[in-house]
Amino acid sequence: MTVPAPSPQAREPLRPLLARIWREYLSHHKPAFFFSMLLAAVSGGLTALLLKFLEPAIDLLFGAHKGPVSIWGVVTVPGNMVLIAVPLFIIVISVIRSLAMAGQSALVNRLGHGVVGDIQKQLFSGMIRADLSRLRSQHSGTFVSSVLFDANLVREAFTTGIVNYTQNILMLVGVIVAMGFIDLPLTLIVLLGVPVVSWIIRRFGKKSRKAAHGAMIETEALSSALMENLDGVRVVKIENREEAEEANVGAVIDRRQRHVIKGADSRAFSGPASDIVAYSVVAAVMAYAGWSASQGQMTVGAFASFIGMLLMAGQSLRQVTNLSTVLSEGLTAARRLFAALDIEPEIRNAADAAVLEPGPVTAALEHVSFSYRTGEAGAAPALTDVSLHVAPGETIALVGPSGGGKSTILSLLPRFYDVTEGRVTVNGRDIRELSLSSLRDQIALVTQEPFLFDDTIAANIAYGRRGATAEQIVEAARAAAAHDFIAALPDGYATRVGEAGARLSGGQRQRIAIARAFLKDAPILLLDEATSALDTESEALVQAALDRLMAGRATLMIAHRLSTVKNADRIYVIEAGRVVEEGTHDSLVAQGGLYSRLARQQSLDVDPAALPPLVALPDETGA
Ligand SMILES: Nc1ncnc2c1ncn2[C@@H]1O[C@H](COP(=O)(O)OP(=O)(O)OP(=O)(O)O)[C@@H](O)[C@H]1O
Repeated sequence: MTVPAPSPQAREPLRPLLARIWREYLSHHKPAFFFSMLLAAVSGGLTALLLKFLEPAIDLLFGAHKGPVSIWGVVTVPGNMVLIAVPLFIIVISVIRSLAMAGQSALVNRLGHGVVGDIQKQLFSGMIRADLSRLRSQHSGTFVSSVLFDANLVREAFTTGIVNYTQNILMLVGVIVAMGFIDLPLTLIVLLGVPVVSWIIRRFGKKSRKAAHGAMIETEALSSALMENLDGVRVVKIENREEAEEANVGAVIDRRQRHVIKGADSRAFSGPASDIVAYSVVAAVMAYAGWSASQGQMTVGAFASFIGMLLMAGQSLRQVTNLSTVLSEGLTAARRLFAALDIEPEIRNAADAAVLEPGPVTAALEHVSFSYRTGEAGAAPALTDVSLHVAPGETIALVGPSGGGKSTILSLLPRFYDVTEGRVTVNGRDIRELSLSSLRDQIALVTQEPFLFDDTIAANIAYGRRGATAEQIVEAARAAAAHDFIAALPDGYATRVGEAGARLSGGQRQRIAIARAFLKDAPILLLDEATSALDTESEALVQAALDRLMAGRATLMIAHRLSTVKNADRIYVIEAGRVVEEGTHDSLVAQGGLYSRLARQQSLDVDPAALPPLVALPDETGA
């Protein structure tokens, strides 16, 4: 998944971003969200109440009471019950407060992880539907890091973060109001510290945003490096590059760590920085309160309660400062996620797309030109004015030097890419007018290195045909000459293939892929060097299976070994993106052009006298 890093200049304004997070993720969980806010408010309010209660509690406990006493004019307690009533009240309130806090945490966790799940599903669905050109242009590690890390940062910020933020802000407001009731001038002194703290919050927020951005880029690099090393582990081993790779990945880890530490530092320093302000305020309050008490204007209870509240306010402020860095990390992650999610695939169904009905198909490329990098000046087109066609029951072969454009031609039929000029048709209709799924339903693809999923052999064969019966799967495997080796496996068709088909030989994997194509029974068959990775024995088996598969279908095959294309109905010789020769094996050999030279290089049955002098192909010499 492309996660383009937003440049600091091109930042989306905050408000629409927050609105979108609300709309797309949180608004689906409104009741849970608001209830957790309510619980946050309750626990915040009760904390303020507990602290406010310190004032009468201390005054009552330290005073001598003969008659009944009134607490805030709300309850009246007999003098001899004060010692029981005060602690009891504290216990009851703190139990309710703790229940509210626990309920809030439980709700927020559910909410948060629900949001992560939603984001991860969206990201995956964006990836699996993305244009091939986009997926090819980025490393899969980028996608992995987005799904695993960015989504969690958004959760932390927008569920835990927002609810805790609200809770602490409410607590702050509650405590400040309560303080105001105890002593207004003292509270005003306290409020002088607020602008200083908000400056600290902003300053550290900026730092942590920068660190979060850097950490995300390096997390992406780390995922890419890990995946690359796993994919290329054989090359690493054979070239003895373990140490070099350790150093490379180590460097990425170090860079990432530096950013993570910077972010953690800004979190770690922002709290103590606000503490300094908070304790300076406490000191000022102490001085004022001492003076006020000496004037007989403040009781011990009021003073203790005020200091308790002040410390609580300091703690909440510290939390708010910390949360602001969590929020800024979440915002950075959300920006990247949205940038990735907002890319619409270019290859999609037309509004009035028609359905391609099953049945025999004639496919054609009509004056097709194609460039992988449209819009890039000077980029050479991969195909120029290519026309070819294949009718039901026919086999056409694409041959020619490497890089000529053969695979590109095959990619255009299932609309992995759209042509730049000309058109690709099936039964005379431009494929862009057909629904993608109905088009792809009619095409089977067998590649040089077939991809098998980490699932059972049966599931791999049935991958393209949901609901296939066991009999149909076995029948397809028989046709693909795969049944015998599958049946000989300890678990037969239920054998798990292992990651990327690692537990099967190349020929066996290829025959499973052919069985998959048999089962799909599509009228168009694309063979991309389906036998070239095999040894002679496997090739004979696979070739026989392919011959059976090709019968009656419109087949386009790419082959480097010309022996496999001798029987094709037409051979197209592709060089530098153009069809340079076209005909049957015999007619092309007789023409004495590129094909005949290739044939001679491959020692095919060609009369040397009929050939022009051998000219080295630029491609083969590497010139
Ligand atoms: N995803 C891609 N993005 C950009 N350019 C590409 C891409 N795939 C192929 N090309 C370029 O398009 C041209 C044709 O490549 P293509 O793979 O179709 O050739 P080919 O004839 O199949 O080669 P080979 O026989 O080696 O498989 C080459 O110049 C190649 O570099």
